[in-house]
Amino acid sequence: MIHVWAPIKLSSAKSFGLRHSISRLFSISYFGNTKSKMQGYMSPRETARLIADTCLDVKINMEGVKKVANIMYNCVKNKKYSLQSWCEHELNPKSMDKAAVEWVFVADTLNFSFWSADSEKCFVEYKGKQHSGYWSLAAALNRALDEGIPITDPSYYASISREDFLKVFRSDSEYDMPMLDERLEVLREAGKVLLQKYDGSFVNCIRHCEKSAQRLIKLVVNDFPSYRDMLEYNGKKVSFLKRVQILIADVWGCCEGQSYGEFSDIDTVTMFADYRIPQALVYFGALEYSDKLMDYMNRGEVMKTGDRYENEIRGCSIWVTELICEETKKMLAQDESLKSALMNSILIDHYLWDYRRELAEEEEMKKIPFHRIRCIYY
Ligand SMILES: Nc1nc2c(c(CN[C@H]3C=C[C@H](O)[C@@H]3O)cn2[C@@H]2O[C@H](COP(=O)(O)O)[C@@H](O)[C@H]2O)c(=O)[nH]1
Repeated sequence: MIHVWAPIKLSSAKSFGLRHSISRLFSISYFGNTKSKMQGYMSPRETARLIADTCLDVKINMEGVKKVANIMYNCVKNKKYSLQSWCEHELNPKSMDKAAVEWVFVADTLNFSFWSADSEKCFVEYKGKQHSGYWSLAAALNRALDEGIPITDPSYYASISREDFLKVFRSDSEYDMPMLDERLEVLREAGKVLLQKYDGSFVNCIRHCEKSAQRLIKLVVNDFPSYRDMLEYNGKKVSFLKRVQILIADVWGCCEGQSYGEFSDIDTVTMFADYRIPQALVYFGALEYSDKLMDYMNRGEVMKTGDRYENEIRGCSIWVTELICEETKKMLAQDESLKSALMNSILIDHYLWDYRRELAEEEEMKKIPFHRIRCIYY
């Protein structure tokens, strides 16, 4: 098996981290791929436990864990947050069919790195509302579809021109969505794989996996290089797999756990290690940063893929969400009427993400820095 590294020429001087991410992206195995790309790598849950046990600048606070668990318990008790919440987002597709799954696949293939300086935000206007961050991506997809552009059809986006791509993801502010070059490459690559191997539909990837989320994770990591959110860390092969796990969670959510979204092992999916959930976890006191790390982040330093700080934040975020999930399940089990209620790390993640979004302008939340990094993995 020969690896051909075909790093793309980056449009401007980018950090090593980005070049590293892109070169990881284009390692192409020419003589087929008999061995799983994940072979020898720790799962995100094992990775999280290892990092939580060995980290230096991030701490888990069990008081905060119990606080969030109590919030999640009350969400279930008062029917405030559930699997149905996914479809309630105005920009998320509601058809629960193949078209919705294809939409989710494109959205999560491009679901990374939206942060920018507050004064340099990309906005996409859709149906009279301005959307920023991740929602600017969702709005751009819906705007394109309304304009008759088949942006969720792999036979279109596998060979989309740069001009057409930039039209689809055009900003309605003077600032572009970050990493447009990388998004174009990643989208074309994903479309080509779907055409070459899965008859042009992500639904066929799902069909290959017999309702197993873990099998689908392996299939996506094997065949779609941009999803390989994995690295060597302190001599260990670790994985966070943020985008492939959120892809599966969003298919689960958009189909409300039925049809294409039915996975027998969905509870094995961990929280998605992005740069927003850690803010919410610190806000609730479930995670604590050392003064040194807090100072570093408050200076707005940009991290590089693989930095110790980055991995400690991502690993502890996953692990503390697992602990929150366990605590929540214990509380539900003590309540006769709720003991069989659905609870998993996905619901906790989505709740915390939405909560952080809602409080984005609130002083207490704004005081908590997020870790800045440019990469295609989250
Ligand atoms: N852990 C986690 N990370 C998530 C999401 C989502 C969107 N999912 C929503 C859609 C339907 C569901 O109901 C979810 O609520 C985006 N991101 C990540 O956040 C970052 C962007 O943030 P901001 O700059 O504020 O827009 C970026 O890394 C992006 O990859 C999530 O759910 N969980």
